[in-house]
Amino acid sequence: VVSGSAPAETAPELPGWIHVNSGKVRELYRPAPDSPWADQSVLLMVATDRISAYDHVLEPGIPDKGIILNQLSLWWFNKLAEAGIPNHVVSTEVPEQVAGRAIIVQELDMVPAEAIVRGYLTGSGLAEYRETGTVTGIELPAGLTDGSRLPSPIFTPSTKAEQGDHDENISFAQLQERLGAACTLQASTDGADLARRVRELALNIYTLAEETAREAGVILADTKFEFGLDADGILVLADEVLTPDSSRFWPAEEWERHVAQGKPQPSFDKQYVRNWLTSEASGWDRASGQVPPALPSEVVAATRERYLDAYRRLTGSDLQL
Ligand SMILES: CCOC(=O)Cn1cc(-c2ncnc(N)c2C#N)cn1
Repeated sequence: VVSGSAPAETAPELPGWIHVNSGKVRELYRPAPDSPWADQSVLLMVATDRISAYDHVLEPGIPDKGIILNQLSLWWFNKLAEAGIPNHVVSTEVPEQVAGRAIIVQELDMVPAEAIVRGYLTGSGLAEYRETGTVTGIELPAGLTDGSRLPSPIFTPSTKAEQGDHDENISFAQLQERLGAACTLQASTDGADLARRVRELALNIYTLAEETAREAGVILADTKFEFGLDADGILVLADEVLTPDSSRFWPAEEWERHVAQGKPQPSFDKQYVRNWLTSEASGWDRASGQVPPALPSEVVAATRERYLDAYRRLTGSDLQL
């Protein structure tokens, strides 16, 4: 079983699949030569139960986190497909060791950048705004604070940093240059035009998702998309979408009060973890660079419940786990 505590270097062996890459909380595989998928351009993406906070992968994992987030991502892929947004999902018929937490996806020519859309100001966007009054070169009105809703959503791309490094926010012009120079993308693709297509698609998807979330009483503050080009040069939505790992979700009912009080917004899913890690009880000194202590079972249980709660509120349905 894919547990949360399996360190990345011991990704589970899966019959018919060969491990190719470990992310903080996900694993990627390609088909084995003897697999029925061998002659197809597909990959298997697995969502583990690992949880990351303050740039550390924490122990233990959160039971079923990977299943809940994978099912939420699939729900969004289907909803967006109904709105005409193509995605990379090929099949959910995956090895039983990763049932519910993995998808088989079409192998794409990945756009080498994170397509980030922000409807609210916080995190690295707020830090940049406080320095320069802009975010990735986009002018914003004066007087905004942590959690402020932006006049309209903004596209603020970043680089895809190597393991352990931080993604770096880049301007739209820099993105156009990077995509123009990206040798991995199809020669026929004009980088400046591709950047415009990525921005338009990312903003459209965010707007759809933000409205859906808000109807469920959840604020989608910002989110990170990844896109790839298929063999016909179509821009396809890839990676995971609109999960608490790729997005900031806030409970709508508390947002106004926290902004008014100048308080940071509570994370829908990681607030219990953050509160405990930064409390005396954990004995952890974040500034020390030490590895954080293991989470107590009640924090693990409460966090699992928050993931289930997010799934129920956003999709309006329950998950049978
Ligand atoms: C181990 C965790 O890292 C990743 O999964 C990121 N990643 C995605 C790809 C990818 N590559 C080709 N086609 C795709 N459809 C995808 C997707 N999604 C590669 N790395």
